[in-house]
Amino acid sequence: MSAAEGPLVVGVDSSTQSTKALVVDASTGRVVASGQAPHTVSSGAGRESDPRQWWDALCEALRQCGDAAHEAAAVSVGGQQHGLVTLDDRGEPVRPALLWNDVRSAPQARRLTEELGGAKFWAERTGSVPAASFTVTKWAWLAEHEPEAVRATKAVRLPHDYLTERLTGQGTTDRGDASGTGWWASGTEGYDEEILAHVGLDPALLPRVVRPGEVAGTVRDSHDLPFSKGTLVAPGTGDNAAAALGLGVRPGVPVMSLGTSGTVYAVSQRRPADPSGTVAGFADARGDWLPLACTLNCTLAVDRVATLLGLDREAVEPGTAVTLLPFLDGERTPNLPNASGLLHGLRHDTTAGQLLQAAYDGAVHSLLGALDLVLDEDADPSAPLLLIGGGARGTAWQQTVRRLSGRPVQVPEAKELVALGAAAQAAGVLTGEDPAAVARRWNTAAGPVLDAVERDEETLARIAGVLSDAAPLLERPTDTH
Ligand SMILES: Nc1ncnc2c1ncn2[C@@H]1O[C@H](COP(=O)(O)OP(=O)(O)O)[C@@H](O)[C@H]1O
Ligand SMILES: O=C(CO)[C@@H](O)[C@H](O)COP(=O)(O)O
Repeated sequence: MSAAEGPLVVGVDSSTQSTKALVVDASTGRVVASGQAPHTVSSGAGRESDPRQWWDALCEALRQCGDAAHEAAAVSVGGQQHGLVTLDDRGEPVRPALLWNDVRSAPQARRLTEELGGAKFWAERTGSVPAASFTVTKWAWLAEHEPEAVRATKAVRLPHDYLTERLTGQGTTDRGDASGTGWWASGTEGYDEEILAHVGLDPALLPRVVRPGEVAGTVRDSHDLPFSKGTLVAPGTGDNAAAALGLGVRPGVPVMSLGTSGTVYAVSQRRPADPSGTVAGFADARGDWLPLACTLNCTLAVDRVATLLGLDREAVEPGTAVTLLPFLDGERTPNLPNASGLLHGLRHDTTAGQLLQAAYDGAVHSLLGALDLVLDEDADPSAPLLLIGGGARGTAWQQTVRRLSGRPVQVPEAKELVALGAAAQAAGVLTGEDPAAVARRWNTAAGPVLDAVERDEETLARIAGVLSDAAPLLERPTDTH
């Protein structure tokens, strides 16, 4: 491998299923080394992970990168959004982190919305109506179910804050990830003392919000760290905001990410405030906004259906009249936290491949229903939809999105856009450049464009009809939730 042209930077993606690290040449965007290590998530009623696993996975991913990681001049961490990390007076986790896809706090989400002025108040104040994913609802759940854990908590962090703090020794976060907590006011860009007081959370337990482009700290002096002492640490951000940086998207360009979560989003210059709660009004990591809708059931749910059917994930067959709502984990978009999977229209001649196609259709329908809502009036309706995340590598995913969206679909060749976005942010703190401009210089969004095909309105209408007719069933809790 030829020598790097510029300084090396490291971008980290600590997402739900694994941590990935890339060592990138800041001049060219060439990936010099990469590593990946998995995490586990609890099953059953909740979704929890021990934050120490994320740190171990980060160290393992960097070990796989070899010496290049130690040569890096700057590093940045992107992480799964919303997770509630509670630390004690020694900086150790009080309990496992409550993750974004843990729906146990749905009653607290409903209650908080009602207690503090309703959906319109929350949308205007924080940009979002809190769903069970939001950190504020998890804190309220913890206060109700484990008050001793709340009493032992001396610091509250998000996943990317936790990892950044282990590198720098300082508690910091950024506006992108802070905007997914439910206690960050999007109008004033600061912590919302009224909301914090309402849920009994002392603002002194929260990290400092580092500005875009500001250095969060430097790697501290410790023998067991995977970087050299003094390496610059960028603010980091949530994984969706990091991917938006990694693609270098301009306002109005639609992105769909297919991973553990499914997301649709676009950068916007207008501060979002959707009182219906479908669109979360996140901040991006630069100074703009990132209206976004998120589903809880995406690649894992469809893979689970494939496994149940004994099929490879690509073994789909067309011509299905079956509707499968793959809400195996409850759902956030549409807001049905108690839902479970639902199958309708099964016949003697339905094939296993058609059932699998129905699972893809159900998962993509939820995301496309929100796509127009995240795009503001300036968005170009004919712009290709950028398809990213692990699922974007799959032909069945690509073809389902193409058929149900009726849009051209562009699949970037770069695989790890969250880690690349973090790397671009790290490069930005070194050179003073805008990270999105760095990513555009690196040409990270380049990839084949699949032409638009006629939108399959019949399938979309059939799924919408089943969703509406089955509403009472989908709102009813099942035994395991
Ligand atoms: N070639 C592929 N085709 C379809 N799906 C894939 C492929 N490779 C990986 N995946 C899916 O991608 C998912 C992981 O995506 P990723 O974006 O890394 O997730 P996360 O960031 O949520 O941890 C896995 O659940 C897997 O089902
Ligand atoms: O909750 C959201 C967005 O609001 C999720 O998108 C999480 O940020 C998890 O991301 P992945 O692990 O699926 O990438």
